[in-house]
Amino acid sequence: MKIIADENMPNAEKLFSHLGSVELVNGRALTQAQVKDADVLLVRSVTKVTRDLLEGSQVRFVGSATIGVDHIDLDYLAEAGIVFSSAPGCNAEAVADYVFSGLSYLYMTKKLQWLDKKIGIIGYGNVGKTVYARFAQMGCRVCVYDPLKESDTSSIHFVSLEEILTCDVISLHAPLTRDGDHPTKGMLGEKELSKLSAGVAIISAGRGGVIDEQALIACHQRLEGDIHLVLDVWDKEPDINHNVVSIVDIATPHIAGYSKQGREKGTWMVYQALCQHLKLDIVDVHKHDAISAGWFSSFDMSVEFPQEEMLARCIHAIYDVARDDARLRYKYRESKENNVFDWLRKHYVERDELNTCVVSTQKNASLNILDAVGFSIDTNKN
Ligand SMILES: NC(=O)C1=CN([C@@H]2O[C@H](COP(=O)(O)OP(=O)(O)OC[C@H]3O[C@@H](n4cnc5c(N)ncnc54)[C@H](O)[C@@H]3O)[C@@H](O)[C@H]2O)C=CC1
Ligand SMILES: O=C(O)C(=O)[C@H](O)COP(=O)(O)O
Repeated sequence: MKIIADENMPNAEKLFSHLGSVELVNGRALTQAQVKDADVLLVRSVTKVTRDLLEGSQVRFVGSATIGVDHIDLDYLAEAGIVFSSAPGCNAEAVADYVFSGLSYLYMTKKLQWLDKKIGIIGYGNVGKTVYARFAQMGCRVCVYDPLKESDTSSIHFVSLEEILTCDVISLHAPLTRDGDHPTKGMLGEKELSKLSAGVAIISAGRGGVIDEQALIACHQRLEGDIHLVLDVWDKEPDINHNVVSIVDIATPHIAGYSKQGREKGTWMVYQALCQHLKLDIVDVHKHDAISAGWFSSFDMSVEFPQEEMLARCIHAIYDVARDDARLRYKYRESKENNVFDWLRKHYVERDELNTCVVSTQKNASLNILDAVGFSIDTNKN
């Protein structure tokens, strides 16, 4: 069996080579000729899996080690009888870590106090739910807009998009869609952004294209720069608009989901799906070999700080978004690489999820909030 896998899929050879020959490829540049005699195609979000790519090939299984599936022509795969599997939720914790690292950055650099502010989340899927749960457990005032989920009768505070636009912090976690009753392409356009008030913070870690970038620049001008922007995803990746980069606080190259564990979970989920498709037991590889532990297994928070500062210091000990922003700006300024965006992603400096690290502290109130934001907690030390 021939398996073609994106070279940026961690552990691909380790997991799949007992099933067949594994060839690693540049996913963005993948051609029809390369996949023609493959049986299995394993991709990440940069490969457009369409009729043009697969027609005439012998591919029978496509796996995407990602949450988003906007790069996959699902209708074509169904029509062609090609089995498809993705990795729902694999990096939801990583994206949530990114959101709180971004907010912590805004606190440390601009004194943005967000714990007592009104928080709005767009999209209540695996990521939106994780982010919502963290804010809710911290006692924040949090609401969510998701027209496809609002009939779920639960304790979740669903609101209209208009209400989300009145929030102090808005975190975007909707997929990129162009069809249906609630397409998200350009959903935050001129009309919506004109409703934002000065001082608002927007975190965009879903898909580029959900925010209209020209409208965002206009909004930034209208608010005379009094808006906080943390952007991980961009319209027209990998060719990002540097006029947008220049107005944002944090600019990162679509890496919100790039925790070591999140990326490994993506490969692991696709591996399990392929084994199931092939009716094979998962005998050769075990989960604990496929998903790494963190670099820092624990630390003790011994000094007392105001809550947002305490959170920022702990979160940034594990992951500080500023490092990814600095790297992006430096590389675009200094590098001779043709494709800086993809280079940054391919050479990403590994980071762990907050949950890989056990925090201990004498303060009960701090423990609760550190638990809420995603750390593991050592209760024995209290
Ligand atoms: N920046 C990054 O590295 C990453 C980005 N993503 C992106 O984040 C998106 C969300 O991830 P998940 O929560 O795991 O996906 P999911 O599929 O579990 O949930 C998406 C949610 O968005 C909702 N939604 C659909 N249209 C909407 C609209 N018009 N307004 C508001 N909500 C709407 C859906 O009802 C669903 O509840 C993914 O589709 C992917 O594109 C995911 C992982 C990493
Ligand atoms: O899971 C998703 O959806 C994502 O956006 C991925 O984390 C993006 O990573 P790549 O698939 O582009 O490497």
